[in-house]
Amino acid sequence: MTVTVTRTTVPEHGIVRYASIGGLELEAGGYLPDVTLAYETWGTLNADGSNAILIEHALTGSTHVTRGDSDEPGWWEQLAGPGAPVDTDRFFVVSINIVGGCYGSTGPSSPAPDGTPWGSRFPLVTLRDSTVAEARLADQLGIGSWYAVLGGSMGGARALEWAVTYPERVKRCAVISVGAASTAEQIAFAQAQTLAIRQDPNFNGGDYYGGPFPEDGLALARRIAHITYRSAAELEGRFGREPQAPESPLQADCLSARGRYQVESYLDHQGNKLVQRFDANSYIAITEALMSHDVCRGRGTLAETLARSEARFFIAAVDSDRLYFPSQSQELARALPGDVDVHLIQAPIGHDGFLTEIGQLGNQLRQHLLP
Ligand SMILES: CC(=O)SCCNC(=O)CCNC(=O)[C@H](O)C(C)(C)COP(=O)(O)OP(=O)(O)OC[C@H]1O[C@@H](n2cnc3c(N)ncnc32)[C@H](O)[C@@H]1OP(=O)(O)O
Ligand SMILES: N[C@@H](CCO)C(=O)O
Repeated sequence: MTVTVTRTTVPEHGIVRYASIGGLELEAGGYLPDVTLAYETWGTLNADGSNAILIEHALTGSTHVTRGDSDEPGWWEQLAGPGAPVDTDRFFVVSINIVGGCYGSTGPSSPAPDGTPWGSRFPLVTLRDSTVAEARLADQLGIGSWYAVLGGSMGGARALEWAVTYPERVKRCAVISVGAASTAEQIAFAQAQTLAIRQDPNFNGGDYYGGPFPEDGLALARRIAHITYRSAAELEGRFGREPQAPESPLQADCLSARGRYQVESYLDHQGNKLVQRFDANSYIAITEALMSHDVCRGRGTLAETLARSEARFFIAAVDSDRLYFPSQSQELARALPGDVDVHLIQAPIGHDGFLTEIGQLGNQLRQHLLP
């Protein structure tokens, strides 16, 4: 359940369902009572529950992977659907909004036990906590083990956490565009983003619901993030040094009147777009959950940790990704038992290639999902 805030927190597209999964003791020490998980499903679960696939969304994604019975295209529209690599005629596909999110699951804008939004009181939730919550939803849906769990970026980190936390419940695991742990640089980029929000004068320590929304901070956070999602070559080829006509970056009698370069206008657009669809506290909560990503925490070396899993792994990376380097995927693959290749998605775009280069990814993934 969510409360009304200055931004919509529940998507109006898709057929979103809600499940109460009870209270959650959190890894970092907090407690979330009465957790709700929002989810969508496509296809039909077979009698023995053996055809279920979990698709985990990335940082600002929602449960809406593909359109299904709705009119709204999803964020992996070409990857999942009837006849697609994740074939909803064959598989029962589930996608769950992460705890802390703003697409229907319990998050900072949800009511705390006193009936007012959690806001600044929302506890630190790790990716591992979310996995525990999702396992309870799987129980409710009658899914003992997943045919596959897959995702890109934070979705891939969530998939990896599933395979190691519940070895007996994951038969195949696709970890795309993410490594075994958030690196120092990834944490550094993330901190700049969360600080941009926290330093917005409207943020009010996180208790801004009912008042002005910290949109400048959230938009700045998205700009920083978006630069890391694209490659230098893509930005150069697409925008170069072109001005955003009719604005002129080099004609101004004072700094505040300076016109923008195209790339600045593009980033402004990306920032403004996110502000229309995402809650600032959720952005912080989920970003900090991603900072916590370390599949080895409390489990030993990477090889020892991965040896717990019983899954067959599919590892992929975008060759031009400057946020989640292919070398991090290679490190993950090397530590897995057996010979596991890294499928390189060849695309100049950078990290976001896992969302845009569906042709390549789909062909590779289809093979992995064969019986
Ligand atoms: C309710 C929901 O939306 S659910 C959640 C959906 N989103 C997700 O799941 C998150 C994952 N998706 C994404 O991050 C992105 O959508 C991606 C990676 C798939 C695609 O990235 P995009 O940013 O859309 O593509 P791209 O970089 O080409 O940007 C296109 C936009 O930039 C705009 N743009 C391009 N050049 C300029 C410029 N010079 N100045 C201003 N805007 C510009 C385009 O007009 C276009 O605008 P639009 O998206 O409003 O139509
Ligand atoms: N652009 C994507 C990728 C993040 O890894 C998102 O916003 O979720």
